[in-house]
Formats: sequence, structure tokens, C-alpha cells
Amino acid sequence: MPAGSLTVICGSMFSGKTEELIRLVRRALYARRTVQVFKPALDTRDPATVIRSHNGALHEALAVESSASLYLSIAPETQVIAIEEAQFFDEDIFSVCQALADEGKEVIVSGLDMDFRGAPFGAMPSLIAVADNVVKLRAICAVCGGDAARSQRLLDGQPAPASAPTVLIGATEHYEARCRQCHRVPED
Ligand SMILES: Nc1ncnc2c1ncn2[C@@H]1O[C@H](COP(=O)(O)OP(=O)(O)O)[C@@H](O)[C@H]1O
Ligand SMILES: Cc1cn([C@H]2C[C@H](O)[C@@H](COP(=O)(O)O)O2)c(=O)[nH]c1=O
Ligand SMILES: [Zn+2]
Repeated sequence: MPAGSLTVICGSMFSGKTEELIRLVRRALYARRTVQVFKPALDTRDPATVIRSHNGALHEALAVESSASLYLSIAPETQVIAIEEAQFFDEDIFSVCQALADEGKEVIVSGLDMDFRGAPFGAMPSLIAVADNVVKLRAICAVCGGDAARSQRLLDGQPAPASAPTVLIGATEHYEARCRQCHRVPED
């Protein structure tokens, strides 16, 4: 059995996670490896059949409703499994990724490590803990131009309150990349 692995690409919004995931997928395809790319059906920004970076890079993908459905969709011959927006999956995504890596698959996961409050997001912190490789990317802070590790949610131009729902699908209409100093989340 080949040695499996788990690589996690994390960071704020606009930090280049999707670009990096697509780069690794294309590299695997050049190496003639069999690849499947998944995303959560919850992410409705693009058609269910693609993942797309903020600067327009595209790759085909399969949208799945749950971690269980992702696992059941994997063909036995698949060698590389890429999973986009992992923070949106149910908590079983952790055991699914671990099982796949233990079965000899190369698993590449990308997702937000923090939500708009700066709190750990979904299964991402656990995945980071057990990953063989972690790539943490940074965007450019929309306020000061420094390195941004956080995602600011704005409502009518003001920082969204901590009580806002964790999930709000969107891009520049709702979010900015911000550094620790410029990031704000008002108390309720
Ligand atoms: N504040 C920003 N900092 C860096 N890149 C940005 C920013 N805003 C927009 N971009 C664009 O977003 C691209 C990264 O998009 P993407 O890979 O989809 O990021 P992520 O998946 O982390 O949200 C960059 O190459 C750049 O063209
Ligand atoms: C911070 C934050 C983000 N989201 C949503 C917004 C986008 O639909 C995705 C992140 O996409 P990206 O590829 O990383 O740019 O997540 C959210 O629902 N809740 C949040 O707190
Ligand atoms: Zn800043």
C-alpha cells in the first residue's frame, strides 16, 4: 500500500487557498495520478461542478452534502483527494480524512482556520493538528496593507457583531482580509 498523507492549506479569505489547492491538483495530474476534487454543497458561490478562486482559476469538482457522501463517492483507483472549504463539512470530515490517508490516499484539504470572529472554524483546527503538512497562507490587509490572517465580515460597512450566524456565503460584498490589529468584532 502506498504511504498516504494529509496536507492542510489554511488561512484567511483571499489568502490563496483555492489557488494553492488547484496548483497541487494540476501538479498531481501532470504526474498522471488519479484525482478527485470535492466541495461542500453548502458553498453555492459557483456551479456545483467547479471550484473557483477569487482571481478566476477554475477546476472541476463534485459538490457533496456530507462527509459520508464524500467518502462513498471516492473511486477505488483514486490516488489524490482534494477537498475545498473543509470548514463547512460536518465534524466527520476529520475521521474521513484520517481514514483516507491511512488507506494510502494523498489527501489535500483547504479551508478557513478562523471564522469572522477570529475563532477556530469547524474541523479545521483538528485537521491541522494531525496533518503531515500544513500550509498557512496570508492575504493583504484591506486596511493597512500588512499580512492578513483574519477575515472581517462587514454589515452595512460596519463590523458584524459576534452574534451573527457563523455561515454567510459570499466574497467581497461581505468580507475583507484583515491583520490582527485591524480586525474588529463588536461584542453583542
Ligand atoms: N486582500 C487580498 N489579498 C490577497 N489577494 C487578494 C486580496 N483580495 C483579492 N485577492 C485575490 O485573491 C486571490 C486568491 O484567491 P483564492 O485562491 O480564491 O483565495 P482563498 O481561497 O484563500 O479565498 C489572489 O491571488 C488575488 O488575486
Ligand atoms: C470568515 C467566514 C467566511 N465564510 C464564508 C464566506 C465564503 O463563502 C467562504 C470562504 O471562502 P474563501 O474561499 O476562503 O474565500 O466562507 C463564512 O461562512 N463564515 C465566516 O465566518
Ligand atoms: Zn491591518
